[in-house]
Amino acid sequence: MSGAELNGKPITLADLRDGIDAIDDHIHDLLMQRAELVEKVGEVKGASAAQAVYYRPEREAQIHRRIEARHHGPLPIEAVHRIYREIISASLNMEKQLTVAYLGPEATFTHQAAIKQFGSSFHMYAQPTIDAVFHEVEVGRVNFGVAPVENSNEGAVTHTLDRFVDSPLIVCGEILLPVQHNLLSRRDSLSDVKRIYGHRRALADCHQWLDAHLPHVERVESESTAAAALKARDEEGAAAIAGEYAADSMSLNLLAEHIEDRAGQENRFLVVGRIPPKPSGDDKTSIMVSFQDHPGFLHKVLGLFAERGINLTRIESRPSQTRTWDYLFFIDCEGHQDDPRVAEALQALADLPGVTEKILGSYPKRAL
Ligand SMILES: O=C(O)C(=O)C[C@]1(C(=O)O)C=C[C@@H](O)C=C1
Repeated sequence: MSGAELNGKPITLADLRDGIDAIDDHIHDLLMQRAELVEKVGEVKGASAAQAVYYRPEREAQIHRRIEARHHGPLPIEAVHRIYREIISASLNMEKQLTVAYLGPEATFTHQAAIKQFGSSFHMYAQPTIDAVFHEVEVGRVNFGVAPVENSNEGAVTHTLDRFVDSPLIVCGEILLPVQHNLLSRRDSLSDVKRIYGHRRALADCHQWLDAHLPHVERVESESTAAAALKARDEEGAAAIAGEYAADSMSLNLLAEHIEDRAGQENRFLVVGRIPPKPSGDDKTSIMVSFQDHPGFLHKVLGLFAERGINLTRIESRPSQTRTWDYLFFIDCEGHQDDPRVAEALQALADLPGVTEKILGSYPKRAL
């Protein structure tokens, strides 16, 4: 068997590990040098403003994009993003301890999304409802909130949009998470599974796989992914459909990965807060618009963006609950509200007779 060689001599495991030790020393020194610079950034921020802004999502997005653009080598870019996410999270924690409320319970996809956005150095608090997530931020008990907004397993999308109608909070970030369903259990064989728990949507997303692999096993709906995972942890012979994160946090075995019938689906979450992010160079703006219906009006609204070459990434209509918001549309467009073209379109929209416009926020497009 031929192994690795250097200058014609075989390299031993000990040689390779010596090389890794030397690199680890180097990485460690560089991490400390970076941390010293971040400490100084914290001091500059603290000295320069009465209300210092420590969390800078636009800067974080730029760091991730810059690293992705120069990326090469064997480690996958997703792994590199995760490492940088943790470096930045720990760095920010040296400047200021910040807090996040998310739609719980623990180990839901929303929890996973919050960790993807903020890393593990933030203090995170699970909330029972989307309303509670907003409320915690509104009363100032936490700095940020994370709630699902699109295609979520927790089925609460419209609550998040509706909650913006009367809230002073803004959108300051978006998080995308690939939908990945796994079968988790305390046991380690499919043949031991006597009952499968899952959220209604998760059971539906995986029904072909379940029909093919476990056709005779009872399926039981759970209130949330996390509730299903708890059943798998506590009930003999139970398995749950849940994310990887639930497997880690509840010490369950991954009996099968990627059991979803349709690949490539993503859940989208919003970060809500009070401090507007600055332009990052690749941003989105979310707005809420209401108007009294008359023929061709929506066409006119959309035309204001089209005329200026602004791409709309999403438009969602909601039945309004009050007279002011007769017909309610949630629109996401590309660009930051400080970009002249976007600013002009938003102004033209606000100037249309009978229109009420609320800018929900501009924020970096997902960077990881
Ligand atoms: O550049 C800043 O403003 C920093 O505080 C530094 C840093 C980083 O670690 O690079 C940390 C937190 C911010 O959210 C963005 C970036």
